[in-house]
Amino acid sequence: MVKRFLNCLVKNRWNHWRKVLAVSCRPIMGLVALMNCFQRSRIKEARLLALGLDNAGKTTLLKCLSGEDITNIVPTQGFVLKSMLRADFKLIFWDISGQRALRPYWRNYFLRIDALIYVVDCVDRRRIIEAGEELMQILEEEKLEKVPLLVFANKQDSVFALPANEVRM
Ligand SMILES: Nc1nc2c(ncn2[C@@H]2O[C@H](COP(=O)(O)OP(=O)(O)OP(=O)(O)O)[C@@H](O)[C@H]2O)c(=O)[nH]1
Ligand SMILES: [Mg+2]
Repeated sequence: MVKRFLNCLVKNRWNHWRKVLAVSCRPIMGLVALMNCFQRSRIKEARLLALGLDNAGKTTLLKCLSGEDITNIVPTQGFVLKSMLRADFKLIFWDISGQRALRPYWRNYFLRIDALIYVVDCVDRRRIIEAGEELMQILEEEKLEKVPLLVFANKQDSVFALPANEVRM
């Protein structure tokens, strides 16, 4: 599934068929592969937006990717901008708070985004529907029409997690 996501991203076929893909707990491999694809397509910078409900694991995921300590993660207040440089390639991540009161501001970040990563907390089954509803709402935004989407089924390390292949819209 990650391969299909990457292929679509590189070939820019999102006009014709837009797929929502759920992936399991291998963020680093998936995103490094994504970065490699950008590199092959000679794009030198990519802006990625991380969204999802509060406590979904967005900040943890991004900290993992940048090799930071994840022992003391606190809820994001507003947003955090993180950039990672690999060789001559720059990845810019927007990590936005998922708190309910701040979700109406998500749309302020939709402009000039190259990919959207929607993180789902698969342990919090009570809020899976809410997570899906929020995603449906943002997908209606015109600015995101051609933006590739990766739905990341997080917390698969927990025995209580909803399996990634059961995460559906
Ligand atoms: N078991 C498990 N816990 C995780 C995982 N990813 C994140 N967490 C935990 O989930 C909690 C919330 O993580 P955050 O990264 O702060 O979540 P967030 O989506 O950034 O939340 P907001 O900033 O409030 O929107 C933390 O206690 C993390 O340690 C994971 O893959 N597995
Ligand atoms: Mg956060």
